[in-house]
Formats: sequence, structure tokens, C-alpha cells
Amino acid sequence: MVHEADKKSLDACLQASPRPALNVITHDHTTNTRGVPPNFPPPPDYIPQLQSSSRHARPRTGHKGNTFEESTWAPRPSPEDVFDRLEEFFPEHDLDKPVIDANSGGTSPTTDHPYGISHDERERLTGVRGKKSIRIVAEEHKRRIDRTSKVESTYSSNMMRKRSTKLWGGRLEEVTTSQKKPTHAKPLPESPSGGPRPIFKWVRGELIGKGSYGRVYLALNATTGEMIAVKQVEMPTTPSDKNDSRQANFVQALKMESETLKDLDHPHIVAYLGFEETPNFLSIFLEYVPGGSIGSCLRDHGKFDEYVTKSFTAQILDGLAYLHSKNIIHRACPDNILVEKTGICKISDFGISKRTDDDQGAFTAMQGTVFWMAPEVIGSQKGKGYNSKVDIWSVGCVVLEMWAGRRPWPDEDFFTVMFKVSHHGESPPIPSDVVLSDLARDFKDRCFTVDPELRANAAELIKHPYLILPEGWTFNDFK
Ligand SMILES: Nc1ncnc2c1ncn2[C@@H]1O[C@H](COP(=O)(O)OP(=O)(O)OP(=O)(O)O)[C@@H](O)[C@H]1O
Repeated sequence: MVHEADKKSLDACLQASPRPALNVITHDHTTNTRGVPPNFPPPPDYIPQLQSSSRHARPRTGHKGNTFEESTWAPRPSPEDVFDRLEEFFPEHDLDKPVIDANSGGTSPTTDHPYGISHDERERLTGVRGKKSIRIVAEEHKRRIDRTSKVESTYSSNMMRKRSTKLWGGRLEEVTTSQKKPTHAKPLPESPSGGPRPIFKWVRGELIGKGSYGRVYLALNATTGEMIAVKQVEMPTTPSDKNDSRQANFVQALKMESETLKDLDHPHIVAYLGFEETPNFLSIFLEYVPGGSIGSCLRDHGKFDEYVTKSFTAQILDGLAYLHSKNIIHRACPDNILVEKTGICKISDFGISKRTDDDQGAFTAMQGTVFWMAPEVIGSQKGKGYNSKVDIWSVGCVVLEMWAGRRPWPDEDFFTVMFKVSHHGESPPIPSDVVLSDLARDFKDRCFTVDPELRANAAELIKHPYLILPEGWTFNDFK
């Protein structure tokens, strides 16, 4: 790929001003030296079985087309599409059953007549006073977002930040319209003012993804009508579950993810909305990001247009700079960066793969992510001996993947990559069909500097001239 625009902007930059200094002063001293790490595994006699539940661990083809597992999940449609096809995404529910308090939500139930039948009329017919159905709540919200988007399209670009309603400070209650009885969350203490806590009702919809420890469902905030995502793990209930350390680790991982996310607030980090614990499930509620991940978009569309690549890279670096300022390492990989249909990237997944103390779990998680890993991570012992610079190497790998349309090291297996990266400090090769401009090459080299002390940090890299976009450029599609 020849980046002609880069050439021009390099010339312009060299003439107009000196290139921004990217000399790095680091304060981290914990990186270990390269060489064969003490925990480096022996050459394989066999390739271990990958956990089928882990998206990271499933075989990646690196080209278009979804795996079977992915194709069995619901897609990530826009909220507007979900509102139009509620039955498809909430198939287990009676959408017309009045189950939600009518005085919740934003619009008056008596003034909205989504199906040519007033709410008062519906109450008269159903005999249930003061309750709304899921469909009515969703319809009310859809009309609100239709009105808002009309105003937005008049005044602004599609890069405006939308915020989902936070669910904390209240009692969460899952709405079930099926036969099964709802399980109630642990009662929360009274509100600080002593009054009763507001109740947030929510409805679980279709499975949209599985991580190495949790399942992610589309859900509806039944109080406001907003689409949200809920990530759940099952609580151990039977004695054998309780003795199963893996299950305990999953619960722990989701609690840690919740702890990490709850204090974060950034346009390029998926927003955390709340947390619920019932006897059966632990759930965290997240802003719903329609569209899929960078990984799934690459599998669907092939390599990205150069400006899309630059825009996504700048957004990822912006999110990472924020995380690093809070001492959080993410270990970016394309499946953990969600993309809204408007081209806004959101870093997600703050879970087990970064924190596990379960060696087997860590090893399995590593198998999937090793292609994006910095040398010092591969050689480390349980997360020790490296710092936020590992994310910069991973960004280099994600950028390379956007250039090439294939994962880094497409022709190599896990163990070979481990050896090449950790032992020789090799960075992923640039495929022959990818031709880089000088600026792109410089950007890549700064990501793939082997010594983390000398590797650029996120705040510096975001100023790199490679990332400059033409004035007025906006995201329309991946090509
Ligand atoms: N807030 C969200 N909105 C929409 N889809 C999401 C959201 N969060 C996660 N997903 C999707 O659900 C799937 C599982 O995500 P999850 O974060 O559990 O794990 P993961 O990214 O697959 O990785 P890991 O194995 O490290 O947990 C992913 O495919 C992701 O695209």
C-alpha cells in the first residue's frame, strides 16, 4: 500500500516545522533483559488444545469470513435496527406484557401512541394499571433518539459522544416475561439520604459474544429504553462448582474488570454502567457498542483504507494514553477494540488475560494473544517486569494488521512467534503487498523498538505526523 498522502505530509512537516521530538524519558525500571526467559516452554511435541470458549484462543484465519462460533452469535446491530426488530433480539420475552412501571423512563406513557393505541387504552384492555411493556419503553426511546439524531445531523458531525445512563445508586432488577422466576440481586444499602433507592429494570436479549470467561448479551435498560451490553459469569452454586478454581477465577476476573472499569471515563474506553450480583449470575453492564471489533471488521472487510487506519490508531492511542495515566495496561489486540458504526473506537475487555494467577488460564490466553505481544511480556513471569510500553508494541501489531488485513505473523505458529519475539526481539514482518511510506515506517519502528525504555509512549506517539488526517476527513466506511 503506497501512502501517497504520507509523502506529502512528510515533506510538509519537514519544511514547516521540525518533526515532533519522540525522544522518550521513561521512569520504569522493571523491564527484564531479553534472552531465553526462565519460563520459556520447551519445543512442542504437540499443539495444546485451544479452549473453545475463548475467542482469543480459537484459530484465526486472518482473512475474511467468520468462524462457525461467531456466526452462531447475534450480530452487533445498531440500536435503531434492534428497536425495529425487537423480536429477533429479545426472542425469549413477551414484548407486549406490561411489566415496567409506567412512571419510569423519560416520556409520558399517556401521550405516546406507538401502535395507534394509547397507553390508557392499553391499560384498559390489559387490565394492568401503571405498567408499560418492553415494546412501549423501547418505542419511546427510539422516538427520543430519532429526534436527537435529527438535531445532531443539523448541528454536528457523527463524532459526538453519546453517553449511556449509569445504573449505579439504584437497585437492579432483571425483567423476565417468560415463565422463569426472576432472581433478585443482593439488596443494596439504603441511599445516603435514607430514602429508597431507585430501581433500574433491565431485560437480557441475545448472546452477542463470548470471552475467555464471560458471555456478553445485548440488553435493554427497561427504565430508559437504551440498548446496553451485559457481560455475565455464572456464580458457582453446586458444591462441585464451588470447588472448581476455574469458575472462581472467572467470577474474580469479572469483579476485577468491574473494579478497573468503574473509575474510567473516556470517549475511547467502553463505558461501565453498573454491576449486579444475584445467586446465579454476576453481571457488569456496559455501554453497547454496535458494529463489532477491529478484528471482526478486518475479517469482514479486509484491510482498511489508510485514513481509517490512521483515525483508528489515533483513537486507540488516545484511549491508551488515558489508561496509562491511570497505571492500567491493556495489551491491545484487534478483537478488544470495538468500533461503532460511526468509526469511533472503544477499548474494551479489561479481564482475566491480564491478571490471571491461574497458570493454565494465563497460558491459554497467551496462545491467542502472543502475536500482538511485546518481547518483554513473553519473557515475563506472571505480569511482572514490564510496563505500559507493552501496549505500544501491541499498537504496532494492530496497525500492521490494519495495513495488511491479516494478523501479525500470519505464517507462523504460537511457539515460533514466542521464540522469535522473545529470544531474537524480532518484530512481525511486513507482508510483501504492503508498501510503507517513510512516515508509516518511522511510526512502525517507534512501536517496535525492542528496548521498552526507548520505545515511544502513547502520548508521544499520538503526535506522530503519520497520523495526520486531511482536514475535514470523516469516517464513512472501511474502504
Ligand atoms: N460493550 C459491548 N458492546 C458490544 N459488544 C461487546 C461489548 N463488550 C464485548 N462485546 C463483544 O463480546 C465478545 C466478548 O467480549 P469479552 O470482552 O467478554 O471478551 P473478549 O474480548 O472476547 O476477550 P477475553 O477472552 O480476553 O475476555 C467480543 O466479541 C466483543 O466484541
